[in-house]
Amino acid sequence: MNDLTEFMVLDAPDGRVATALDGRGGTRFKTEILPKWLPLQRWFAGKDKAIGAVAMTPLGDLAQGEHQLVSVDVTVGDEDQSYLLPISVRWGDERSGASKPSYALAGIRHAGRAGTLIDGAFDERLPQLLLDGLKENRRDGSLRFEGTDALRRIGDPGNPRQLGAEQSNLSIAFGDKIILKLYRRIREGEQPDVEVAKFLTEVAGFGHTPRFLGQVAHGSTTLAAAFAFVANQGDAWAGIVDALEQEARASAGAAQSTADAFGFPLDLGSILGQRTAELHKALAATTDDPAFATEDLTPDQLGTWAGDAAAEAEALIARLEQARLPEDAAPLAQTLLARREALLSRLRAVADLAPDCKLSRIHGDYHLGQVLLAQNDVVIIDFEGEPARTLAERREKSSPLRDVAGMLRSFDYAAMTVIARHDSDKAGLDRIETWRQSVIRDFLDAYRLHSEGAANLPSDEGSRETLLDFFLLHKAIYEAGYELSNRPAWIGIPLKGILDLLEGKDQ
Ligand SMILES: Nc1ncnc2c1ncn2[C@@H]1O[C@H](COP(=O)(O)OP(=O)(O)O)[C@@H](O)[C@H]1O
Ligand SMILES: O=P(O)(O)O[C@H]1O[C@H](CO)[C@@H](O[C@H]2O[C@H](CO)[C@@H](O)[C@H](O)[C@H]2O)[C@H](O)[C@H]1O
Repeated sequence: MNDLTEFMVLDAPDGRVATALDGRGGTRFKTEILPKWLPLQRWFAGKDKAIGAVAMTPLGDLAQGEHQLVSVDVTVGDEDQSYLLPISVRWGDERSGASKPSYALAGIRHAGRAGTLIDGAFDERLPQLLLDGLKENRRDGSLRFEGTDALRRIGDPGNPRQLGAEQSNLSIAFGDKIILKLYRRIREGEQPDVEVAKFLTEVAGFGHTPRFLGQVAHGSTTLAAAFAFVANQGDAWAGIVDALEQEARASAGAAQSTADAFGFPLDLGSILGQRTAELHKALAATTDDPAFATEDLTPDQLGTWAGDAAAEAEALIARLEQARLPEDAAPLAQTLLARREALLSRLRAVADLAPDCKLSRIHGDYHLGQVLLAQNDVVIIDFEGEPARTLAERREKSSPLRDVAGMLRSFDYAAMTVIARHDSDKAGLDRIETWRQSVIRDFLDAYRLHSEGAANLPSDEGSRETLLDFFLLHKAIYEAGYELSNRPAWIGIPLKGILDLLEGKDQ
């Protein structure tokens, strides 16, 4: 795609993106450009599978056709996936030397002018257009802009800037006031990120998540949403990995690991445990809204959880049997394949439990990257749920212990990532392991204390532990599938996690 010779130039009879992508030009764009461009994108979930047919559904035009929002509908393996692709035109040639920027999709020609069609994520005008639409509650063709009064009260929030590229979605900050999030993977139906943020901030009064400010929708599909910006020192994943690396370096060469206490953010276990418990209590708040009203945990539900987790484990095993894995991960996969039956029977055992508790909405994809460090506190973001699941699955009531499991797995990921990056000596490794154990202990102690009496958690300790154990295994299985599809180099972390859990190593 960086080769100048492949730079296709499309004719646009009236200068609009939509007409450049009509007819023969659009066919070539779909068949020759997108199949090569999509797998290069961080957010494309299917890098391990063959791309079949690619279609484009126009969602709406903005600014007299200078931008078009398109749904790219692609068959990936045996699955149909849709992605939001804003396409913008920039008049003037973007090419320099023998290459072009990775966001340049094709050339465009109109009335003697040359321009470039780019991934609108990199266009500096598009965010402002979307924000203006929200403020004015505009309707633009089939695009619906729904802004809240809180958004309109903000006035001029400042200039837009794109936040880090290593994300599933596209997030744009306006000054220190607003975050606009464009959902890359789009699915028809209520977007849990919007629904949960609204419930928490407008109904349950949970103060540790950003306020919902509005959404851009097409039919029942949310394309983008706005939230209050939270001043932060970065997400907890980045903060912890950096701090752990410093710990590993400082311990290197020491005769033994130091017993010093950990400073912020490494000591965040207690505050994160507390905020997580408060979040779960807020999600169990009494309400008439059927999307949030709690439900009983029934034996049938336990059977469904056990069956689903076992089916996912079998699917993972089948993929591992076929996959070419990195050198460090291949022996782990072999061990796991040999322990297949132990894994399946551990998962199926959850069907025999009889905990007395309710189910509620949960975060659904809870990990350190979903937590912003704000002063010495934390703010919880991103209620989209696990990206590989359908919206209906993500909106199901479940057990908050799934979130607890997600966070514990994340502590393990952080420790393993630092160990893998550094040739830590014994003292360094001990220090990281000390951190892993202490953060888990602090998190669980604070969670227990602050979730006292929560209707959506089992009251007896034994059921809590067995359920948590099950969710830890299920999460690690999900992660292994996620890594195979998105970051095969990381697969060793969840594989080791599954094996450790089977061995009974605490997490
Ligand atoms: N309300 C917010 N205030 C400040 N920064 C935010 C906010 N929401 C998200 N961010 C920034 O955007 C990043 C990605 O947000 P997130 O909702 O997790 O998107 P994704 O689903 O792409 O991971 C976060 O790690 C954070 O840096
Ligand atoms: O943040 P997303 O909603 O896109 O979540 C997906 O991607 C995450 C990785 O970016 C993935 O999280 C896994 O890796 C994290 C480290 O990068 C680690 O902290 C998490 O514990 C681990 O699950 C997440 O599973 C996936 O749904």
